[in-house]
Amino acid sequence: MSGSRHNVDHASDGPPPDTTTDGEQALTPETAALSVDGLSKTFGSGEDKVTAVDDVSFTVEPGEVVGLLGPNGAGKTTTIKSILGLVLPDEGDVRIQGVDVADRPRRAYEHVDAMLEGARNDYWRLTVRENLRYFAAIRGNDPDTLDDRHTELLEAFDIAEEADTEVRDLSRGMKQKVSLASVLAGDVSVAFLDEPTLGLDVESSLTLQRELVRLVEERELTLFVSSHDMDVIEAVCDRVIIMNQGRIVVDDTVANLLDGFETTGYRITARGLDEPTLADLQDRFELSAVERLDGRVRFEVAADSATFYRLTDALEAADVELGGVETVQPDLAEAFLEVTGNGDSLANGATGGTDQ
Ligand SMILES: Nc1ncnc2c1ncn2[C@@H]1O[C@H](COP(=O)(O)OP(=O)(O)OP(=O)(O)O)[C@@H](O)[C@H]1O
Repeated sequence: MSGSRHNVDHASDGPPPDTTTDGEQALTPETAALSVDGLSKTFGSGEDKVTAVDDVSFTVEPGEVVGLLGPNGAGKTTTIKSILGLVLPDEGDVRIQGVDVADRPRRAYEHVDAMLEGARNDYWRLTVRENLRYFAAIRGNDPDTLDDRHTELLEAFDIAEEADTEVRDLSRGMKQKVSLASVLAGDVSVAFLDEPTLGLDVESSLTLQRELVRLVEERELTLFVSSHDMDVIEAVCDRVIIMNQGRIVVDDTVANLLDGFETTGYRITARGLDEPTLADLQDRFELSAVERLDGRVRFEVAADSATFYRLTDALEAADVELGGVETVQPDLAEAFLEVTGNGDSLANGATGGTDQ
């Protein structure tokens, strides 16, 4: 078991949930959209042995949008491929909508689809709409009943005008959109999107982010999104799982993760700050990014509000004039760097007390 299951895993708590009542209820591997328990995968042997995934566990609620982040080689793809049955894990249980993927794979993957590594095997000689119909059909849906949905998807992703164009004649970005639309073309309730915005321009990426959010709400879709693009994760995901070296180092809501940093940083510009006073401050507070400007010193300080006031008192006592104070609000990209650079301490700090 991973030590970082902060969010929704109440699998071992008490009796089975009453699924007929609304509101908060315990999530179990049976009621979760996705449950991963003790997943491990090692490649190679001897000196070449690589532990790609090391005892990873998490649970995803129906309708939840989870972002999977991690530096290169963290184990994200291996985790997703293990969930999808494309890699055979050494250990661990995976259930999708309560069905064990090892025991009943056909049933487990019935409503699951995926776009891996930013691409998908769309049929380049078929038109855009034919691809959507094809992928709906192999999901077991009658494509004739899904015409409206397909039109809506094509409009949402801004490719309606290309509906009758063969995919091979489209630009890379358009192909990417077709891939995504074809994942959502059938009756899918759990979708895995690996780098969904890869190769898209900024505008297309924003359209796609907005439409994903809308589709998730409309269809109660459970989405698992892996991306190096933090803006996408921040815009689309409720929750983020950060992996490093095969393990989960953070599993929390995006809001909580960012809250863990809130007001922890100030950027201060001071006039009349001499070197001995600066040295004294450096001894007493966590200063960083110190810049000596023309007659001024600018620095950042990691501080809660009480520490911040002690610092400003110290500046006042030394007759230093405050030229400016800004709070430093980290975004997900900064949070991610902190977490993966300094895994354990931040994983605890940023997620502490957030168990639900
Ligand atoms: N088929 C394989 N054979 C040997 N080693 C592998 C294989 N697949 C993955 N690995 C290794 O397992 C580790 C995790 O790789 P994985 O691709 O899961 O990471 P990732 O987080 O998806 O990385 P990236 O962001 O670069 O795609 C890496 O060290 C990788 O080299």
